[in-house]
Order: sequence, then C-alpha cells, then structure tokens
Amino acid sequence: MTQLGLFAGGHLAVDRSFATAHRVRLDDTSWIEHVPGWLSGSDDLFAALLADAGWEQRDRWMINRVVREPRLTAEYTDLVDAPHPFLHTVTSALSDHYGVPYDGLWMNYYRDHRDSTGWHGDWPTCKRDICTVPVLSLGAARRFLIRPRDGGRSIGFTPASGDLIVMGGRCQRDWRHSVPKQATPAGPRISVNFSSRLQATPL
Ligand SMILES: O=C(O)CCC(=O)C(=O)O
Ligand SMILES: [Fe+2]
Repeated sequence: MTQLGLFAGGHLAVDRSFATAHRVRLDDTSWIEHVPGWLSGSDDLFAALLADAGWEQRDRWMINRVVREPRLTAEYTDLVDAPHPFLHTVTSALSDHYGVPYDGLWMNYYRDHRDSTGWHGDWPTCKRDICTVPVLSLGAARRFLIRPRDGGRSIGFTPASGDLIVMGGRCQRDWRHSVPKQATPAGPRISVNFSSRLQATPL
C-alpha cells in the first residue's frame, strides 16, 4: 500500500499494485474483476462524500408515467469538480492501471436495502464495443450482479467498503448488471463509477 493522502484524520490509500485483483472471464470477450480492499480509509471517504457530494433525486419517464429513481445520484462530468481531493488520486491510479483516461465521476447513494439499480448496460458513458468501467464501493456491502443481456444465470459479487469491481471487454454490450433491493436491512452505500470521454465517444 502506498500512502497517498491524509484527510480529516483519515488515512486514505489505494493499492497501486492491484495485488488482490481476481478476474472472472464471463465469455470469450467479456470479463469482470473484483479487487478486495483496494482502497483503505474507505469509511472516511464515504462520510466525506455523503456530506459533500451534490446528491440529487432523479425521476425518469417509464413509458407513460414518471418514476422516482430508488437511489440518489451525484454526477461530475468533469473530474476537476470532484467533491473530494482524493478522488483525483483514485482516478489516476485507475487510469494508469487500466489504460483508460478516466475524467468523470458518476456516484450512486443507496440509502438502505430498499434502494437499488435495475438491470442495465452503461449508456451513454460507454459508446464503444470495448469499455472498462471501474466501480468503487463505499459503506455497506451490497450484492452486485451481472448476467447475459438476453437472460440467463447471474454471477454475483458482494463488494465490501473499499472494494473495486471492474467490468471490461464487451460487458456493456453483451451483459447487464444490477444492484438489487434486498429483504435484509443494510446500511447506506455509495458507489463511485468512473467515466471517460474517450469511451463515451463512438469509434
Ligand atoms: O452501484 C453499483 O455498484 C453499480 C451502479 C451502476 O451500475 C451504475 O450507476 O451504472
Ligand atoms: Fe452501471
């Protein structure tokens, strides 16, 4: 672990060696990677983002009615506006390791076990066949599922606070992912999704 910053008494660091990374091959062209314990000091980052990010309740049209999204969202299309300085360190470590120039953030705040994200592929942040999408988990552990686009068995992960889940290859084309609601109570969770203008631009 390299120590990269001290904020609000907390020791924040990322593992630039990605020593704990475990890659699962989904099919010939898609993969998903779990990196347990990648960020240390995650509770401090969680608390700071909860307090300082610009959380919004979004509504969306579903066929003919407006549906309130079951989570809050904070979007930073330009990394310079990131609500915490350590997010710059996190982003540069991810860009160096995965070879993608990440330059934006998309964050979800799941207030409790009733909040969720339905099955989807990332759009409009991934307009290329091949995209690498890192998602950093902070706070409560929740299930993260991925399944083939046309249906089939899902593969599940339970990223803990500080864990990274990375979707790669054709995941956003051929697979769908979700964070389901759950029956058992869970505390709040934030996910930080990293985006890149490059990947958002079709080839
Ligand atoms: O919260 C997560 O772990 C995933 C969120 C997600 O897939 C998204 O916002 O596109
Ligand atoms: Fe997503």
